[in-house]
Amino acid sequence: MTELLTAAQMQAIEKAAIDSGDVTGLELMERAGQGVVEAIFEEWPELVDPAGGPAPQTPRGISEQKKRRAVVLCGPGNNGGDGFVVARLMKERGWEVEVFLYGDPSKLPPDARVNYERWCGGGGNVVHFASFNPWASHADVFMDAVFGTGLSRLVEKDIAKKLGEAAVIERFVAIDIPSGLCADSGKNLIDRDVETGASFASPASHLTVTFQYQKHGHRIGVCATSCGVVRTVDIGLDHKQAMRLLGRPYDPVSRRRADFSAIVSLFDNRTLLRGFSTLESYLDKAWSGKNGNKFTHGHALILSGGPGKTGAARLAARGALRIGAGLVTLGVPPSAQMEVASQITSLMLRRVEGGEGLAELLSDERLNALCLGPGLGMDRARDLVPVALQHTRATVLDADALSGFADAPDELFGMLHETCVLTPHGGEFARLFPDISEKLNAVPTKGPAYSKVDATREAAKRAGCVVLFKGPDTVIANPDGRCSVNSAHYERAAPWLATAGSGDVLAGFITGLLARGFDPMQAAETGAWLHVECARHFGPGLIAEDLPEQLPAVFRELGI
Ligand SMILES: NC(=O)C1=CN([C@@H]2O[C@H](COP(=O)(O)OP(=O)(O)OC[C@H]3O[C@@H](n4cnc5c(N)ncnc54)[C@H](O)[C@@H]3O)[C@@H](O)[C@H]2O)[C@@H](O)CC1
Ligand SMILES: Nc1ncnc2c1ncn2[C@@H]1O[C@H](COP(=O)(O)OP(=O)(O)O)[C@@H](O)[C@H]1O
Ligand SMILES: [K+]
Repeated sequence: MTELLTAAQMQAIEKAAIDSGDVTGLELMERAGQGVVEAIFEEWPELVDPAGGPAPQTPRGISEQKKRRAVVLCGPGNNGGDGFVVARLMKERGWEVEVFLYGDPSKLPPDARVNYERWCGGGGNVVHFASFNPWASHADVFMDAVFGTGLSRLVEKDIAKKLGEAAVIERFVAIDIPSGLCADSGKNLIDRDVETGASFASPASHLTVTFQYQKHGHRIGVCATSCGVVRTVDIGLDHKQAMRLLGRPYDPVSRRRADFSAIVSLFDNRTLLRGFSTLESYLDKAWSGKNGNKFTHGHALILSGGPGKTGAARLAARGALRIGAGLVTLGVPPSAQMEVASQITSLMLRRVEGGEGLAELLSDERLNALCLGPGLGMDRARDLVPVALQHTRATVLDADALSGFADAPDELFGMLHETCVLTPHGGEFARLFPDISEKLNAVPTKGPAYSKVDATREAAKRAGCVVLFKGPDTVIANPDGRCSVNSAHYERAAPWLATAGSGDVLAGFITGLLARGFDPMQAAETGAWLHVECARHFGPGLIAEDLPEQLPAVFRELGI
């Protein structure tokens, strides 16, 4: 897994490494600057030659070599210090470098001050930021080292405006994080226009180079769509020590790190494959025909709504079946029986009129995973959800099963148990957790701002079960503190996943994995990750029906 840290966690690790005497702050800063320079040349190999190729022919026909040029925008903290290192290293490579400083050099923190002096001592010039005019400034690369993880107040709009304008023009590199964005929440911390109240566009870079660990902001909020490409460079901090410090001790018996953790993880294919070794063992046992039969693969029950509303449940059912549930039954009201029967083949169908009918069906203990919500209808949700929850089967609640309790969320929380998974999108989340949603959506006035990670964790604690808060930055939290982000950004971007019914398929994926015996957190994480993989596998033009059909190929590519 890949750890995502908060600014405070990163600062704590750096401080501990420095306090231990293993490394100095200056060395870390040097490595950070070095890492930025290397990342730039990896991203744009054409920049490696400092001469920059022949300049346009002069009137006499003699071509002149033109030097490459960098503009480095430094701020008042250690992020600015990184900028001075980069400026020096680029100059040493033969580049022409111009530095603008926002802030008073005499107030720079010690390491940044040393690098400021090294830059000046080497003949470098520093111009006040006020003189920076992005439109008059030509450069092959602009470096944004104005604010990093220490951003604590709203950024003046004049600075933000200039950064935004520079970013439009050339290769724009954010050091650590685009200045003005909060490393914890990924929110825009740029001052509003006092007259209109409008916020300024957040700064956007083509390349963001961060150090050792990505921060939450690189994967959530507007920041995740503003970093361009993110490169994480190693600055030599000891990983084991860092994890120990942050409360994820290594367990020598299980040879795994404790799961109870303040650390958020970025769900990735390594995590998935570890989880899938569980499923793989099922597959080995069952699909090779040794021990398994369809009942050992679990039996999922998806409750459908009435006539004209059955599509959502059918999508979920198809998802549950494709992901590996042995049997999937659709529970339909009698009025929709014909409609559903004419549409399905490998799925089974049972009549479920109301709560009593559901209770009777659930007397069959083999039904081990339930899904309620997609297309269910509010009244039917209010009727069926309490019965489903009384039977304490692994249960996914989505859509109407969440919105149906908008007037009485506590009533729902009182019934939930620890094998439930709630899968709200932003609107459903606001209906169930209005106070949390309000905090999340409030315009921030300082950093670090309350984040989607904070909100999902708080919601999971309150609900007492796993909450998966959807979006391109899907956050999944367990009441025990585990939390991960399923990020559909950068190389995993799949904006075409925002299509009607794709959430229903996700609910089905999770239900199918629960039927297979995944624990709720693992089912939610794995389902969400595969959901994005399916979207990426299909590409633009995707409709929800296509998603489950990608699973066989995605499994094959993963070697599962
Ligand atoms: N601590 C370390 O040893 C290392 C730090 N590194 C760099 O240091 C950065 C963190 O440095 P800092 O903690 O000094 O923080 P920053 O450099 O991000 O910014 C903090 C400074 O900006 C000021 N400030 C905050 N918000 C402001 C606003 N809205 N308007 C005007 N001024 C504002 C603060 O008063 C403070 O002076 C990281 O992002 C990274 O780039 C790297 O060099 C790696 C090593
Ligand atoms: N920009 C995006 N990139 C990737 N995934 C997205 C994006 N926007 C939404 N999604 C995903 O698409 C799905 C939409 O689900 P939902 O909002 O419940 O829609 P529906 O109710 O139509 O099924 C969720 O899994 C969500 O995480
Ligand atoms: K920055």
